[in-house]
Amino acid sequence: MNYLIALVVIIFDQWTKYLVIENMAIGESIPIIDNLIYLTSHRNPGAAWGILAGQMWFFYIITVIVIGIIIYYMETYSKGHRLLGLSLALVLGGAIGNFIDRVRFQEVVDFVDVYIFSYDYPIFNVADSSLVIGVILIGIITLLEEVRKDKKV
Ligand SMILES: CCC[C@@H]1OC(=O)[C@@H](C)C[C@H](C)CCCCC(=O)CCC[C@@H](CC)/C=C/C=C(\COC)CC[C@@H](O)[C@@H](O)C[C@H](O)CNC1=O
Repeated sequence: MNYLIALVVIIFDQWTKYLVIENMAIGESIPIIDNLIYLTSHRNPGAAWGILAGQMWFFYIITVIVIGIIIYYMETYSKGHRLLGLSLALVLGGAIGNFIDRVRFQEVVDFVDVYIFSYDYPIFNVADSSLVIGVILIGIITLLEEVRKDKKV
């Protein structure tokens, strides 16, 4: 079931990136909500904020490690823990989504351009969103488990 969620994330990520590649020139920006959300066709050869641009082998290795860890946790800890399974699936889908871009183009397609209090947040994509939501959810679950353990003591 969780692998299905990851697959849906990957398909939605790749479909949105395909639409951006097919319909927008790089650098082209379409306002969705003025001063808030824009669709901007962007490419990033690096990770968040463009760090380590071009270091594809590093990204391949890190991503394969991330995918390995996620699958291990999905097979061991997420049995019977639905929210953890969902969170891991979101991270898995996001990691694979960007991995596909890196293998195909040696860069990642980004298009979600938001301005948070007039700060132009780095342009990201569906895979990034899925990764960040998954990571945050795992953090919350881990925190709640700790609190529950402390209460039992
Ligand atoms: C989301 C992780 C980035 C994603 O990692 C991946 O692929 C993983 C699976 C593989 C990486 C090689 C390893 C992770 C490096 C860690 C990292 O980077 C620190 C992240 C912190 C995080 C706090 C939680 C910020 C988040 C930022 C952004 C996303 O905000 C929604 C801005 C995204 C834009 O800079 C956009 O251009 C990025 C481009 O799409 C390529 N994306 C990646 O490299």
